[in-house]
Amino acid sequence: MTEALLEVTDLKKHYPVRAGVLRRQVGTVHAVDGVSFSVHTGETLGLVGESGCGKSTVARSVLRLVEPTSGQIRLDGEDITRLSKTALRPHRRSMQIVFQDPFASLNPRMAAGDIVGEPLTVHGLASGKELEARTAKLFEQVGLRPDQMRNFPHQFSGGQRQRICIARALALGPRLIVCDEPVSALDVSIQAQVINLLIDLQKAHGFSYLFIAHDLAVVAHISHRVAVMYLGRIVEIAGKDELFRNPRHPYTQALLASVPVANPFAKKLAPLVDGDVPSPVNPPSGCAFHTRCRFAIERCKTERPALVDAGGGHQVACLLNEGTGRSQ
Ligand SMILES: Nc1ncnc2c1ncn2[C@@H]1O[C@H](COP(=O)(O)OP(=O)(O)OP(=O)(O)O)[C@@H](O)[C@H]1O
Repeated sequence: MTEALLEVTDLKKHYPVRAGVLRRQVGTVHAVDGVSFSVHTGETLGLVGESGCGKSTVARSVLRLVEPTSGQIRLDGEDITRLSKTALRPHRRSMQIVFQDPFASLNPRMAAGDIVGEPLTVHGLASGKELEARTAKLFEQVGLRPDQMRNFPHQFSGGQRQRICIARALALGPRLIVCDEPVSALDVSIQAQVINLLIDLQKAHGFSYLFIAHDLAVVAHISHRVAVMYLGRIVEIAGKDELFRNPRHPYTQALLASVPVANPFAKKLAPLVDGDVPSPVNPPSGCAFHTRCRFAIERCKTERPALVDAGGGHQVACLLNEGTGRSQ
């Protein structure tokens, strides 16, 4: 395995919950509550979990768009967790993000070419004819025609708009691209085209993706490894095929069982999850999943399981997997 490009250790992001006219703090949202993972050069790590489990907060923390409460983020070996905005500037070129909604993330009053070329202008890397030529090349790289540079966002389809966002993310030659649900807002028929574009770009340029999605079929298609999040924590990480064939955490098993059609490896399992996701304001003690887990034992209510290697890089945070492995 190659060097880790991104190394996240025990990342926490807690938001205060305020109420009343005095805006007193009445609680804390444990949006991300001790998350550790790495992304290697040229690798795609899929981050999957239900809405509200903290995926976007991880993405934004990694890029320092929100300030982590604690933990460490290392990019290419350098600790960037507490760097000042100025010191962070060179690293910003190495890390880019593609958001879910391609329409919301594009300025409707700017021509597509100006949107894509803007990072080059802001960083003083190109102007005039060179800027135009580089922008045209970026358009071609994402399957758009250079003559579309003068068009405005509303003149593009949803898939094309996401291509504009990807071209903009490519402009500065990043090493890591964080994709936060990049195809969730697109028609299913268009999703595969955008995913395949991302895969082709990775093959050509060798960059790494932290790819966030709630859709397991999408994650399965693009990821080399997959991390499963539940209520602010990672409960399982493994190589894609290993995770889909041999899910060890009861939550992962339930997630896979809920999409048998999209997941060719899924075993037929009875519904394994009870009730709704608890609030991240007062997450359950011990294993956060114990309130919904059919296999929970008394210890799960009090002991927080660590993410431990179950063999071959397959990590799982489940007391029932200690030692022998399987939870059923
Ligand atoms: N700025 C904020 N202030 C307070 N709470 C927040 C803030 N941002 C996110 N949260 C809360 O943190 C938790 C995690 O949110 P986050 O958006 O990271 O989850 P997610 O898994 O990306 O969900 P989704 O797929 O719906 O975007 C949620 O309970 C959310 O309400």
